[in-house]
Amino acid sequence: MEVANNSKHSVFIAVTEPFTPPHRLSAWSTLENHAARLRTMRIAELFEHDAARFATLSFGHRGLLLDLSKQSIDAPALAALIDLAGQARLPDGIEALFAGEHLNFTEDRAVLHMALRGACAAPPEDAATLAQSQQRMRAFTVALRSGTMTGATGKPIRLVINLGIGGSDLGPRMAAQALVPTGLRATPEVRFVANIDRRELDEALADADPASTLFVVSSKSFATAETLANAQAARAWLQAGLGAGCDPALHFTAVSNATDAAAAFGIPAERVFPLPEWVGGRYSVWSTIGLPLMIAIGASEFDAFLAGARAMDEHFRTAPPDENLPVLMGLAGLWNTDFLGIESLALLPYAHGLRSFAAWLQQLEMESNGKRCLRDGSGSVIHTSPIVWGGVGTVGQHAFHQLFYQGTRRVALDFIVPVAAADDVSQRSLVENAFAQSAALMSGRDLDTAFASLRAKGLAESEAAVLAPHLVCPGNQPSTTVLLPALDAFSLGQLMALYEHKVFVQGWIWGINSFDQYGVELGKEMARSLSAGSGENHDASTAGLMAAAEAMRRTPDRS
Ligand SMILES: O=P(O)(O)OC[C@H]1O[C@](O)(CO)[C@@H](O)[C@@H]1O
Repeated sequence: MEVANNSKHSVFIAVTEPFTPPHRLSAWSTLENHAARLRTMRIAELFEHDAARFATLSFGHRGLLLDLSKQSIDAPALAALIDLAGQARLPDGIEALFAGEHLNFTEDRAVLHMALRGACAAPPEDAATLAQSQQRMRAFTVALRSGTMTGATGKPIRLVINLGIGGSDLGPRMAAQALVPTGLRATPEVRFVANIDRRELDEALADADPASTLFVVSSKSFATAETLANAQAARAWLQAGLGAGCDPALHFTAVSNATDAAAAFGIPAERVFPLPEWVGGRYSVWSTIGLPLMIAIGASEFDAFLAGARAMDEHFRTAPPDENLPVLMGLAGLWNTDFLGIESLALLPYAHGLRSFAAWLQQLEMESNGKRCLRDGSGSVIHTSPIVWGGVGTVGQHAFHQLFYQGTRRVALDFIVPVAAADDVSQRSLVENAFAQSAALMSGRDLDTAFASLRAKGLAESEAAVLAPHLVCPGNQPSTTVLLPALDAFSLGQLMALYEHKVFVQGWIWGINSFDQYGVELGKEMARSLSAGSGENHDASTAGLMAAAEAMRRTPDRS
């Protein structure tokens, strides 16, 4: 691809430039041969053939370690994947991304969240506004954290509630949970409300004092139904709690680039923090959408968070493919999806602080790559984004890990493991548990071993024969382990940027636009049409459900 500076015609470039779907590239058939060979081999066997596998399939970057040695892959297959990336012109894609080419060609936008972390230039026409809004965000944070910002009654603000959804919630919420020190409440405390279900807002307000509460309405578009409904409910709560004569506007700020819509709601322009159009919602935590995070952790920790991501950006842009962590991670995921037929990716962070990591990644991966239309308008004949889900270790070990052990599916697993300092006993136990799980899920337990363990417990031969098959665990579940030195701002920034770029690598090779979300837009249109009461235009099931719900509202029949 020829890299054009902020081309205004990238739709045409994307459509007319030669594009070959990945399954037509010659590396694809080579990979199919490798897959036929590797599908018959267990991961544990791969270690028998290559004792140095951990050393050759583990990759480091600034203290972070990415271990791919427990994937069903070997060096020749990985080399073929790297060939595939070359044939798909991934290096051109990376260069185009950082150069501000309009890779989001369906919306004619650049994709430059890396500019927010200082890893590349913002478009010159936006640079001054960007610097100004970042500066204002810092000043606002300092005023809030120092207790000098007061509400309408003169009381200092002690509680900040972020009202946002999707990318305007998941990133800041996840990162704040991860980085606000254990046992300490941030000053002011920061809470997050996303759901239009009033219960979430009510919970956040349960012990709140209107006079010392500030709402951040985080909505790039200032048009998202859930966020606006919560903002209106918050305003009503403030009006009732502050009393006559007090201006609720002093208890609101907005992060949005729809300043007119924010002003119409009652938030004046000087209390609105804009963000550039080239920052997509799911990539926006680095922008002013990160305001609640900055308030929770302070500006210098936020800088460390940006620095971690910037370090990963620089690595992604410059490291050769066979040392490049996002490239390798992306290729390993593509291998699982398209060559091993694995449909889901379970995220297993071994840290309570990362309890919302899977939710953040779900949006990042599934909203970015849950698509089928290729750059040339044709439909993908291979699978794209896996189904991403997960939950924290060790909690999941006592619940859904059962399916990994004895279910009928192969599931790809990502263990995210902060190691922490030597004297951190509880973290040591988490680390050991993570390693035990990935090892047991790789090796499994065969029938002979199950039999032997039952005999050793003193069971009669006939009893052991009945029970042993129920103890068999096939193992061979492929996993990636990411080790972080600690769950700190730098490492979290690195980790999130690693996943962002992984998603780019996969989307680029699959040939889809990872940066639009026309699918979710269809759901929004349907919701608008339902709430406008046009049920008669819907399918018979939906019309029936609407009628049943209406009848239930009037007279619930519990007989
Ligand atoms: O910040 P906004 O405009 O309220 O959008 C919130 C979220 O809604 C979406 O547009 C999808 O509905 C996401 O992409 C975005 O992160």
